[in-house]
Amino acid sequence: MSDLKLDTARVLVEALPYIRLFYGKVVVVKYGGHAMVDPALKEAFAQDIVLMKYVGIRPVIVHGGGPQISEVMKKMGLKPVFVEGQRVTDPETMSVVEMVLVGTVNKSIVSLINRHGARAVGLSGRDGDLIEAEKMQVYRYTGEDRPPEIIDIGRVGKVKKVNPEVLNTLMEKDFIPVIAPVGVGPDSEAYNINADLVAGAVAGALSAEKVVYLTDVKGVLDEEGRLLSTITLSQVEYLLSREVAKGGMIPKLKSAKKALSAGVKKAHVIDGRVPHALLLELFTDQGVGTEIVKDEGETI
Ligand SMILES: Nc1ncnc2c1ncn2[C@@H]1O[C@H](COP(=O)(O)OP(=O)(O)O)[C@@H](O)[C@H]1O
Ligand SMILES: CC(=O)N[C@@H](CCC(=O)OP(=O)(O)O)C(=O)O
Repeated sequence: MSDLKLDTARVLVEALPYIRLFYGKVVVVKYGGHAMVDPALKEAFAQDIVLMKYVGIRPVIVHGGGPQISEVMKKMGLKPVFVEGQRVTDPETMSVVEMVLVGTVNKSIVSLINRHGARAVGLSGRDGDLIEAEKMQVYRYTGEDRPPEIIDIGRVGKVKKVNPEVLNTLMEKDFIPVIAPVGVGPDSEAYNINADLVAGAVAGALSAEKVVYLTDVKGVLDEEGRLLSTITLSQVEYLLSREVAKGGMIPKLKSAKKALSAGVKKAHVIDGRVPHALLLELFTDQGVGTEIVKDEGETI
């Protein structure tokens, strides 16, 4: 027998314990806007999701689309503005956000997965009241002994509550839910929510086995830019408070913290630029990227 065939067999055998471990479990995958630009990587992503489904995992996708929203805004003569990593969202911007995320990005991911042989269904947080949102307040430090300044960034929300019934119904029938991060506010109005925050909240509400953030870096990096393979929640606190984690890494770590506190076993930040990063993380001994776990003995 050729070495190549034996290697293939070895790979499958290495995957076996993981397939057994994750059988029937929910894995929430955050698919970032930066990770979805290259056509070959998009194909590899869809293959990974379909393979996960066929070995008995229940994948749930939460997607972003920040770069795609900004591109359409610029074409329309609107200027994208961010405060603390959150897009300032006036009513006009909200229409573009919803149009791009729900109308374009969501549907293209659904088609991509369906073309690879599974059945995906696209939803936004407004469907089935899936994601109840409340307005996010952003504060700016104005100096010692002075009250922080409240900055109004418009229709930006945070997750108040996830109603996962619609997801459970879809998964019961073997559909893969694909969620756009738009929430519904108290008066039925739409809110723009960072997709990382939605992924962590959905994972928590589904008591997922894992939440995996696919992004455009190797994983979580330390002060010197070295990859941190495993970090605990106290290290997450350190990285946030010392501002080692900045910009787009902040909502990922905050979301991972919430997910683990809600009972999710592990969170992973992995490199979406690597083909089949998801399969490598889930089904190989060494994994890729950063895994985030609770501290030893912690029972939260
Ligand atoms: N400590 C850190 N480790 C890794 N990435 C970091 C860190 N601090 C900030 N970042 C930034 O976070 C970015 C990932 O977040 P983001 O741009 O929102 O990606 P996505 O669109 O995939 O969600 C990286 O490209 C990197 O510039
Ligand atoms: C409030 C807020 O900033 N929402 C994000 C939603 C999309 C997103 O999170 O996309 P990525 O994961 O690709 O960054 C935005 O408008 O860009």
